[in-house]
Amino acid sequence: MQDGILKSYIGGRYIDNPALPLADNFNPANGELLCKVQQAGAAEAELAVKSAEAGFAVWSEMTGAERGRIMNKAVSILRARNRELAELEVRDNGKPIQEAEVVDVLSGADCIEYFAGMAAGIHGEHFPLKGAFAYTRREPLGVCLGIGAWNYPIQIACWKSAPALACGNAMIYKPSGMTPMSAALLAEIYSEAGVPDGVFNVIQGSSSVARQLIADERVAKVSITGSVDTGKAIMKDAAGTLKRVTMELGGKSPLIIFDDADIEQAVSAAMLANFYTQGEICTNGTRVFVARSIHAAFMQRLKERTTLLKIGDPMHPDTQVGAQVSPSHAQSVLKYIDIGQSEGAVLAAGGQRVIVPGCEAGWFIAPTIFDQCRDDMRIVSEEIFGPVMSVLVFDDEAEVIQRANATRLGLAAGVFTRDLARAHRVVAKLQAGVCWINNYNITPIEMPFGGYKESGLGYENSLSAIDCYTQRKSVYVELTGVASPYA
Ligand SMILES: NC(=O)c1ccc[n+]([C@@H]2O[C@H](COP(=O)([O-])OP(=O)(O)OC[C@H]3O[C@@H](n4cnc5c(N)ncnc54)[C@H](O)[C@@H]3O)[C@@H](O)[C@H]2O)c1
Ligand SMILES: C[N+](C)(C)CC=O
Repeated sequence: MQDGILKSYIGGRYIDNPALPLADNFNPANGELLCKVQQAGAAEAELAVKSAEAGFAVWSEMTGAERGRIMNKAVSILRARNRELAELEVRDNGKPIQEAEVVDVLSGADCIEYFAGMAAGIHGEHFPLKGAFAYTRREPLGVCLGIGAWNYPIQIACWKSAPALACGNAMIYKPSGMTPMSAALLAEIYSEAGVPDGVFNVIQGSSSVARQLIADERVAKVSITGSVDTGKAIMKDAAGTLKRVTMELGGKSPLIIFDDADIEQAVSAAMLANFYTQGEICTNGTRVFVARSIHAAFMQRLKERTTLLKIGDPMHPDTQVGAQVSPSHAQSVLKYIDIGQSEGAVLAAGGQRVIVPGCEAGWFIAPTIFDQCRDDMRIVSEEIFGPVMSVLVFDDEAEVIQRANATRLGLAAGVFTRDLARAHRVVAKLQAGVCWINNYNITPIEMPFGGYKESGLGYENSLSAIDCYTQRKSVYVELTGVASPYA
């Protein structure tokens, strides 16, 4: 960034085009102008594709071990600069520093480290045949496009770029316009680590520049983290060139608490599943189903502990609930809180904007709990993406499974019970890509991450992501000659 203006990072350097329109980027906690961002257009998109093609030609010729060694240098730099990058993320997104310092950058670094270690082991298979054999080569796809959401900006950029680069691809990454800063620093760090120019490019701009890249036949794949509606629009656009797609989309996930659960643990999980990152997490367990016999005890502890949460300046080390990412997003969350009340849900905690001294321009929302919710309420069926929990009561296992699955979404689910047989029986029936037993929102890199139904397509993390960034070439090798039926 120069003179407060953030530009696209293409071919290993920032590309200046003073003719481009500028978008303001604010700190959501206090309204401070962080930078202006040059909104890339057709010329930058073209340059990004050409640079990525050139980067791909060099990177894909390296061995996996060579790529992994370079990626591991980026891991060291990320870890060494954790505090600085975490602070940047807090200013861009509004989340508490006590979260960003232990999750955002470090989980991104963990992901790069995991795939760096895997790069040398990406290979095909051998098939012995009669008088012949066959083998497969696992080849990179080429130029991949990554599109990010604003809630975990650097983590999402790492989750997409790490498997892509380990497999030998080049990437053009478009961060959300709301949180454009950390992806640019990630690009600088990859360059400093020795990733060749053009292998990881960051294009700054709106959905229109992303759409131009999706339409481009030289781009082999698009991986999007965003809302379901955006995923559907991208899938339509990607169909024009039959691009491969990975989609990490929205959720309205159930957290089921059975009558034998440890109530204190279940309350901890319900709070983490709704109030971490001020509720702006795709996997959040926003439909909390509680067994009728423990409902009163659960609600009592939930309310007591929720009122203790510290809402405040995200940069303060004690703050546990930061600012919503933008005024318009906060207003959408507050609208849902109004809808919940008009639908007849009982407001058990929160429900209002909180003015934080020193951060008066920020939009902070008190962690909100609705009790006595019904499945047909909009607050129960629509993704809010803010600190709003809906509590629902259930009577038996079959009923709660049916209600948990009664949605077009299927990103995640949680089950709390001391009965192991019940836990596995219920999880087997839940229509969700990621399930937790006696915990919530834990996403180790070793575990595939992806949604069922309209929550997604394909996987991030784990060995599964390698499949999403490679293609197999089957090679048949004749050893005994052509058996020709022709004269
Ligand atoms: N499943 C996951 O891993 C995951 C993680 C984080 C967020 N999310 C979801 O993301 C949503 C919140 O993030 P958001 O508001 O940034 O989402 P969004 O869908 O509005 O935007 C996501 C990205 O897509 C781009 N975009 C929007 N329309 C586009 C189009 N037609 N073509 C190409 N690009 C387009 C945006 O510029 C942005 O970079 C929530 O629904 C949340 O559940 C999912
Ligand atoms: C944070 N993350 C990407 C694991 C889940 C979605 O917000």
